Amino acid sequence: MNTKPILALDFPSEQHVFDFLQQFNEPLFVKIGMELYMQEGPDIVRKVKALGHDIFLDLKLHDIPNTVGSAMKGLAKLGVDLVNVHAAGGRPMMEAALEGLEAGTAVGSKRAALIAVTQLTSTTEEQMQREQKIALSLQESVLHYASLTKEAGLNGVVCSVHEAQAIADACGEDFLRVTPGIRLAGGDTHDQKRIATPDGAKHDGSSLIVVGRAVTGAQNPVAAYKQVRELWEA
Ligand SMILES: O=c1ccn([C@@H]2O[C@H](COP(=O)(O)O)[C@@H](O)[C@H]2O)c(=O)[nH]1
Repeated sequence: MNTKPILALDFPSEQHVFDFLQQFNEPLFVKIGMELYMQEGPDIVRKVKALGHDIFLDLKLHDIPNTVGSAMKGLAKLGVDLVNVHAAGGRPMMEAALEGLEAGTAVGSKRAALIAVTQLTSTTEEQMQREQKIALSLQESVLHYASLTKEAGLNGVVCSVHEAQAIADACGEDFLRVTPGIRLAGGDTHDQKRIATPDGAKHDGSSLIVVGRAVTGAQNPVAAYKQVRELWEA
């Protein structure tokens, strides 16, 4: 899998995306999430893919197994590289997602890697315990979801950098740890709670990093992306 930093295209319209992407003269690994997909629908995926970029379709499916399996079968037809569900949906839901993804992948095409969100990087331990009534540490909860995800046969998880190494130790190096919440040193943390720098992520066991506003909100996005990439690849 492409290991470039995954750039989150959290924009309100197709035009914003194209204006942003035309600044870059190279194929990127980009993430299309709910904001853009809800505005533009599956066509935005086809159009960004046609520009030659690899795509993480970050829709975080979470519903009953039958619904998620069918939805994943449809998403598979878009030919993206990485897709996800919420691990909190449970093992049968994750297994259905995998079945749907396999069933929807065209013969001769590579199936997208399927990963599951553990605890969002915007969640603190205190908030998780109080709101979700989970009587574990955040690290234990994330590790539990990672093990469940592995048992369901998926390829990895979304977690913060803080849990990445423990997941690699428990689930194996090949099990993906995709980590959002990436910020350049001293940058605005926005709504993220479990954050790390690109070099911290590399050092602490991330397989792939996801970076959005630190690049999209920078005065010079190309320079900010270059800085993230250099720190990640150093
Ligand atoms: O736990 C999660 C899961 C997904 N995300 C997504 O990643 C990006 C992060 O954007 P930033 O601007 O770098 O904060 C965003 O699209 C989220 O939906 C996450 O942050 N945490």
